[in-house]
Amino acid sequence: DLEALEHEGRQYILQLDAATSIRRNLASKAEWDYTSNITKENEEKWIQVRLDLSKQEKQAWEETKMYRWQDYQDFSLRRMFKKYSQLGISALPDDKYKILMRSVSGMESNYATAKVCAYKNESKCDLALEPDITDIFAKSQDPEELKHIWVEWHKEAGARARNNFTEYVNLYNEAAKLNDFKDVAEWWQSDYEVPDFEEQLAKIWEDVKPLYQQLHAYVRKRLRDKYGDHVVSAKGPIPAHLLGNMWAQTWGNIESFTRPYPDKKEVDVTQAMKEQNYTPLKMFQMSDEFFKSLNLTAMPEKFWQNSIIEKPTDREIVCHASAWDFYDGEDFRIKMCTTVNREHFRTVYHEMGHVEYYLQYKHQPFAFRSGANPGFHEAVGDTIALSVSSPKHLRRVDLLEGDAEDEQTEINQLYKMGIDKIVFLPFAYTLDLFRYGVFRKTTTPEDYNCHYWRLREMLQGVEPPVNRTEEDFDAAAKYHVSANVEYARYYVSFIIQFQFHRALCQLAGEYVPGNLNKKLVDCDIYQSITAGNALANMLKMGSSKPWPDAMEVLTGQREMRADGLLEYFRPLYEWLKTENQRTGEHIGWESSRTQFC
Ligand SMILES: C=C(C[SeH])C(=O)N1CCC[C@H]1C(=O)O
Ligand SMILES: [Zn+2]
Repeated sequence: DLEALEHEGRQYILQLDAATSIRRNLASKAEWDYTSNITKENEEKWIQVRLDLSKQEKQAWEETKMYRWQDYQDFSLRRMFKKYSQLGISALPDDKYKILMRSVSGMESNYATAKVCAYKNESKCDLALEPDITDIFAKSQDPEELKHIWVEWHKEAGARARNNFTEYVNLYNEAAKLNDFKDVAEWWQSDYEVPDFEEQLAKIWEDVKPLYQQLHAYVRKRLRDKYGDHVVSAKGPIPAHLLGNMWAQTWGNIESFTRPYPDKKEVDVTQAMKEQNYTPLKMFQMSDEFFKSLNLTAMPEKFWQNSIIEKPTDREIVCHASAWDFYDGEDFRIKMCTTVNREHFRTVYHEMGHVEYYLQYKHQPFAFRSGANPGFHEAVGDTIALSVSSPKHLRRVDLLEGDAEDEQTEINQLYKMGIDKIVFLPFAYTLDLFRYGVFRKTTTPEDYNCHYWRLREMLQGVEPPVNRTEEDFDAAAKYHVSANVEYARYYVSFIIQFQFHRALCQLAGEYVPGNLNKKLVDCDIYQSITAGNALANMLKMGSSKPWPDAMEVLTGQREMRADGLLEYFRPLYEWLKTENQRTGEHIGWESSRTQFC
């Protein structure tokens, strides 16, 4: 009878789940060994482990087909079977599987080891993305130097990846079809378990766009004031190399000369950290302390033993920050080439947020040890970091001295948060709209670069510093395109983190709507056990339920909505509209594109 069959199915899937976590522990170790010591030998070892794994997964997948799990009564059991009924890229035959693995590891190692020559010093050609190129983009205010580094990086890390990328697209799409998806775009979107995911992304962009356009117009004016109108036009897109970041995805590094009230003291956390002899380890210990103050789980012993938190000097590694779950309940790591500055201070919280999620759901079966959706995983650390970057918290930890807020410092603070959080949204939206088009073949290799820049101009209002052709492939100059990491997760994260932050601040008694002494911008949930327990209750669920159930546990909402972000930045939006009217600045941008695709 059905009862007995369901019991049999439960026995089967639980043993499969235990076996899978052991297999994935081996795969994670092989991938860790490769990405923390990039050699041909370690690449081959990693590919061999993945190949063995895919054989075992294929066999298990055949077995699951013998169970009529769709008829089971138990929701969780059905959900586990559903996860195991999707084989993934292991559905490819061995030879194609290997080629796909090699095309991705080829792009990723190219990105991780790419070097460029210094400006006006052709003999110094060992500049790496971290820390050298990142430092130049954070500090240089010489448009010619920034242009040189931008062009060289996009040649080394972007153009050189074009052939591997084209091969990856074809094989990855083949794997998608073997998993009953039309293409990879549909496969990626299936992780969000809603039928209208792309429409939701578009709706959120419509809600945020007016705020972004006001901020874009203000920044363009301040850059034109500084560099002159032969470098920055009055009505066109902003040249992408002047925004303090290689991909113009966050503009925090140009705050010092663009903030609304320059005579107000600058909140320079980097300077304070350097003066207080901060080390990467101290940054990690401070972050761990914040999580413990919320009654969340401390980083375990193996975390401090096995993590790599500084760039080694004796080998090449993938420096892009990452957090690792080894699926054995005790081995969790971060790999990061940490430098002591504001951006990395935030990244430490971001990465430790991933590990906290791993720790909170480690009791779940393997099948449910992931975020409620990929955006949740990216939002945990950033939500905590919203409290950390409040002036109140920075004063608490002696990274900011001086008086409480007045209206002008509050606008400066919201501006500082806005050039990180608001400007990121059109960038993130572009990256996966571009790749959806590539996987759907509406963007073909002949149009890769033209379509990429058409989207970046249309959504972000930025343009390349020099003309681009199809000899280039600028999308791959961004880590996630070269490393095959889906990016809509960050777009989702930058929206829902404000819904999470607002809920946590209310629980902590730090935010009371309408009460001018309990403003959202001043909220710091540090040491709030109430807020921490509510967050933990959501994180413990992992992916055992659809994400609206998880979001409801913490926020009472069941939808991803821009209302949290718009409420947080409302005072800045009002100020920007007034300021742009005062200066008569053109809102939006006209196309400056010479060629059309
Ligand atoms: C820090 C990570 C590792 Se999950 C990252 O890739 N982030 C964090 C925010 C956006 C995105 C990026 O750097 O592009
Ligand atoms: Zn992340």
